[in-house]
Amino acid sequence: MLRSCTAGLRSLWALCGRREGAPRLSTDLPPAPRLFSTEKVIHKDWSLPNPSWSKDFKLLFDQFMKKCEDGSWERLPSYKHRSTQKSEDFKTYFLEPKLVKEERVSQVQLFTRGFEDGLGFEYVIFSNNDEKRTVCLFQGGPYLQGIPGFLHGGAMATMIDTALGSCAAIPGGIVMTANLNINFKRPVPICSVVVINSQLDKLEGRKLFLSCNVRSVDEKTLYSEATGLFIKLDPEKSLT
Ligand SMILES: CCCCCCCC/C=C\CCCCCCCC(=O)SCCNC(=O)CCNC(=O)[C@H](O)C(C)(C)COP(=O)(O)OP(=O)(O)OC[C@H]1O[C@@H](n2cnc3c(N)ncnc32)[C@H](O)[C@@H]1OP(=O)(O)O
Repeated sequence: MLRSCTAGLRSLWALCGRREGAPRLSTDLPPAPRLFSTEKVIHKDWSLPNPSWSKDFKLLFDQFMKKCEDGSWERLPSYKHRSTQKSEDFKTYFLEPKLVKEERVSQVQLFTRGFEDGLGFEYVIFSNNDEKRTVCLFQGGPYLQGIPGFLHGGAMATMIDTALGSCAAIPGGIVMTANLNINFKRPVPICSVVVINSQLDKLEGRKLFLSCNVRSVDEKTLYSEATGLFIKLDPEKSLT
């Protein structure tokens, strides 16, 4: 027991980037995880069930995992910090050395994965590459409240962007949102589970046109509809 606790703590510190035995001042903040260092960082996949997931959420998750068995669907893993290759891509494309200092770089993490279990964005995305579509199961936690009892529209927009972006990334690779239009039709109750169905409608050179709808699990309520334009980044062009 003690052994596994120690191992757990060691893993936690590894995640926080602190070398064992390193001196620490009482005024120090815990060191941030090191994204681009060569130190070993543990990559936990956050798109797997945790105890905060509701019964509906787990049920739907299981249904989609079944669909993955014949290979037509695939669960997309999700990491707080990008996998090594993706990190390299991001370094090339996104991190402007003039603007982002090394200490800050070490704190970089995915916006939607910055909350404790159940408090923020709980989601998993399944993709069907042949049909060029994805399904995102999303449970918005109590830290995402807007109007009392309901999800903040910006939180919903974030998830829609993430769902559409993931769908666009299947054929597009590294893409960025150029345009996002959302019609909010019904407010989404906090802690409820919604299903975001996204699809690629058109591919025109570097432009990917997508659309999605957000529905309740029983499909009776249409919460939102959205369209998005994503642009495949041109490696020859600077972003800034
Ligand atoms: C980040 C995605 C990573 C994906 C890969 C990871 C795998 C998946 C894993 C996890 C999924 C997570 C998913 C997260 C999703 C979050 C996404 C965001 O939050 S992105 C941040 C917000 N967006 C910006 O900050 C963009 C700011 N804008 C720009 O930087 C540029 O405008 C950019 C890169 C979008 C395009 O710039 P240019 O220079 O490359 O391209 P030009 O030549 O301007 O446009 C190309 C074509 O697109 C049209 N176009 C561009 N913007 C348009 C617009 N707003 N409306 C209509 N057309 C537009 C142009 O007219 C042109 O068309 P013609 O080729 O001439 O036909």
